Amino acid sequence: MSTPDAFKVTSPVNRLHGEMPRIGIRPTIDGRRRGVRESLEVQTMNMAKAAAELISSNLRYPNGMPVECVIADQTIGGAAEAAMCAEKFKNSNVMVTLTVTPCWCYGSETMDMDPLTQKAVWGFNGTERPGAVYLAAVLAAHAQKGLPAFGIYGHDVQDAADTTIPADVSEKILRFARAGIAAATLRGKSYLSMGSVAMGIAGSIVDPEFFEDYFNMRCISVDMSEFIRRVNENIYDPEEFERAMAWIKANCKQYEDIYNGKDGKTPEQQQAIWEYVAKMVIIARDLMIGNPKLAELGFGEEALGHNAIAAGFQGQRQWTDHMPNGDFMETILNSSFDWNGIREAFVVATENDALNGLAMLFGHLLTGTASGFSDVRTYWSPEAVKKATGFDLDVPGMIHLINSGATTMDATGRQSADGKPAMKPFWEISADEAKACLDATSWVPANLGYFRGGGFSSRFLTRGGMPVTMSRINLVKGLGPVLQIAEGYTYEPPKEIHDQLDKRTDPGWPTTWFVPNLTGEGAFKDVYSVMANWGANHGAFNYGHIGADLITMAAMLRIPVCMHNVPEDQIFRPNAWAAFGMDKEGADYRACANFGPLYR
Ligand SMILES: C[C@H](O)[C@@H](O)[C@@H](O)C(=O)CO
Ligand SMILES: [Mn+2]
Repeated sequence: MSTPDAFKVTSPVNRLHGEMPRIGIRPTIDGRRRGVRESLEVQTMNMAKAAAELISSNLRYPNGMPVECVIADQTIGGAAEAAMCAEKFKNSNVMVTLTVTPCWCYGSETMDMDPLTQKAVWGFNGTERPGAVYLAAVLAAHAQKGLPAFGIYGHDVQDAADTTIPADVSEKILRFARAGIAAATLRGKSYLSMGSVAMGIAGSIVDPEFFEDYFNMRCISVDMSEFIRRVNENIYDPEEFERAMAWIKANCKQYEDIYNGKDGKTPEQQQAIWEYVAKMVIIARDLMIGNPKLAELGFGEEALGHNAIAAGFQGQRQWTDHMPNGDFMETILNSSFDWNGIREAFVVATENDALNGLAMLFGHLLTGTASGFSDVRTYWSPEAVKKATGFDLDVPGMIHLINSGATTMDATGRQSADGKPAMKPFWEISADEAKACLDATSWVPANLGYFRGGGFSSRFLTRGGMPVTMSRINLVKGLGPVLQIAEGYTYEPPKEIHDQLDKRTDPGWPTTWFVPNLTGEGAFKDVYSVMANWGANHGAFNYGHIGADLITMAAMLRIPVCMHNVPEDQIFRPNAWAAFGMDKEGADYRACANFGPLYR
């Protein structure tokens, strides 16, 4: 896989400290010499090489680089060779391990005993050698020792000489690897609160113990007055600021003042606000990941940043009652492009709702794409739509996702994949597509009733027909975190319907109409039930049906999934989960509680 050009521009993960996690491949073997081991060496090592090739040619880190694998120097026949492998992996930042074997090996003597790695075992389904017998034995050892591991075993018997990886096996290896890398990338990084609790929103009461125990992340808090200090003392790159202003002039169309009319800010005030919000973008990014330019300007401490892989901005109300709001800052940072070019999207949660920020971060790390943030505002039944507009809705109801001014511009749906609207990882986005997202967005002077300090909110309507997955984490006292997931699609109602509903809601904010996939049962009985079961005022969304990946990642982090509509045949959790009962969702709760958070 070649290095994407876009990688050359700023990438948050790239500027964070700590090497990217690698996947270690462990070829285990029957240790008996004088025939057995020798006859298996080549086949075993070839399985390892094939798995590494599969992973590196299909998966990328969110910074665009191919996921790297490290293979043990030699096959592992017992404890000494397992230790040699562990040593190599420790020196290579391996955080995810895949053990592969076509044969019988000695379970607890060869297994990965590191309590912090994510583990899977692929046992070749042949019959000449007992690979599947080893798989069963070693998975039992993992369960017995409290080290959950994913079991991978092909559905159909392969010939001993067959070196291909069957489709069902490759799907599982890739799901495990994607989720494992995402879960490992969080470790050692920070969540940065810019401000504190917004308007009493519980998701923005950041609980450091939760971040530490479940993710090995550090919570940092910076008062919003830091923005004022950096603006007043010119602690930002002045050249970048000039570039930003020229780009805004060329690309950001200002919309009429629909909220304030003649009582709005004057053109001179609005120009000053544009300059301020441009600086806010630069400063928030510098707070998150630092900026070497600041060191050249004599600001060595500020140049370092806070190693934040995700952040949130309180905004309301102490800031927005007096200062320009954070909508422009959040939209730009959460998009895959700005005046520096096409680049990895940042994760910045509106209203410092860190629990929604985590869902955005999961989605971003799993896909490399930009994550959307929205208020879960209104459920519109077909009957209510008919009453409000006189028109018939041709979907079973829809949920109005709308944010108080900010959502990634990638969610305009102006990028495309196979000729259909899409939100792509930055390395696949063309300059024309970035421009189309900007052209589909206009900037509305903020409603001064809500935002006395003004600001500019992004206004767009998401194109219909994109598969998306909505998700969110909630914290429940006595239970801990739970994840909710709803796969569905974006919908673009006929103009007559959208215009009327939008007008009576918040026409200056970005709208995504979401229709969940229904199963006819429980929380997915109908669209109303999805909205009624949502655990808080916000939801994150990502392009694609990524529910299965989220479920795998949540199991790795011991976060039970309280609500999902993912088809059962896609659900992939560690094997030990089967020991907690036959109802998959209840078993998930019991297994997560039993094994507990990884870093406590
Ligand atoms: C302007 C309002 O305060 C909004 O910000 C509010 O509806 C929310 O977004 C609550 O999450
Ligand atoms: Mn909100």
